[in-house]
Amino acid sequence: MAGNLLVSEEKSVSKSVQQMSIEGDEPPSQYIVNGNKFGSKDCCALIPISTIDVSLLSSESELEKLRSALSSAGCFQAIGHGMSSLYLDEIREVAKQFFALSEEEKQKYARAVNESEGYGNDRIVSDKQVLDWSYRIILQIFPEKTRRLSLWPKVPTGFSEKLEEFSTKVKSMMDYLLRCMARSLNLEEGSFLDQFGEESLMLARFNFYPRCSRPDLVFGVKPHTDRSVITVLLQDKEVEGLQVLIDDNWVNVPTMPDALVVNLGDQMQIMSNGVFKSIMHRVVTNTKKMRMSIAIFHEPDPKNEIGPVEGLIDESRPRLYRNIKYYGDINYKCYQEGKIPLDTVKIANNSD
Ligand SMILES: O=C(O)CCC(=O)C(=O)O
Ligand SMILES: [Fe+2]
Repeated sequence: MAGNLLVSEEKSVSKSVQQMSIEGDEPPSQYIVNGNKFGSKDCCALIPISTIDVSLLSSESELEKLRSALSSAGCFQAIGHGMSSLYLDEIREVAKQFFALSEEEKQKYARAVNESEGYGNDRIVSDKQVLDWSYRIILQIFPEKTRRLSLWPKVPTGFSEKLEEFSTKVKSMMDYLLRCMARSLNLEEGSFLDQFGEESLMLARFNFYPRCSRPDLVFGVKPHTDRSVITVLLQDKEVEGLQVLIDDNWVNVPTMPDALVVNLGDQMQIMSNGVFKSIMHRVVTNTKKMRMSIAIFHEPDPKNEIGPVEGLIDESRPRLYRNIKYYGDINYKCYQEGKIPLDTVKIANNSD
């Protein structure tokens, strides 16, 4: 879909997803997925998603399971991560309480026009954009000095403390996983982590998917890969909706109350020279139940140059990607233009 008309000024819709779901409206054309543009809505139940016990990753067999899951699918359900199900419920609860506030209250944290941080709906950047049936609050957590605390909800009380605590725990789990990933490929432990630099970015995205009268026509989130190196996702405890693309089949990621879903993003595919996969995923909605999720994204300091680890480049696996800085900006620009971001950093001729 090259040739999209780009608009510099953000556009608005006449009625928000929030209003439409309350009033039971059918999704208007801007939300409707035309034909096969994003692939089939069918979902295959037969391919299982790997479960990895993080506490066992010092063993060779669990490490091999990790390597295999990440090189075939790019995702897994993490258990044994040290966060109890009671604790994960508390995190879900503050998010739920925030979304249950009145619209007027939530609007106090509204994102500004042409910005992504804060509460709101899709930022509309192109006339041809298909909009997602969801709304969200996005908050940058690290580096600490970049926090825009005026956008951090004051209600429910404890939201900020819980978010800070949860993301710090998730960050140490991610750092540990990044070391394990390097070990699983017989690399120095810091091969991936050292590319993050002093000021790595961590962003939280609280997603809310209201009921939809025609889930067959829309997506909660359209198919995409994350721009991060690694994403950790706390899924809704009961309501499914996340699907991942494995071997050209859309596969449901089942809800597991104690598990955190780990998805690899584009920057890991670059750093691992294509050995580990950035997982394509999407979210479907339903007529009966709202769904919620909390995604934590971790990526290198954008000023840092990242690229394929030397130990993963050889004659049988030539360098697939060039070294780059500011991948987030590249990713966003491609998204606007309907291009696949990873394609733009790929080396066309693999002979060097
Ligand atoms: O809601 C989910 O399960 C996934 C959300 C997601 O993919 C994202 O926020 O990037
Ligand atoms: Fe995602």
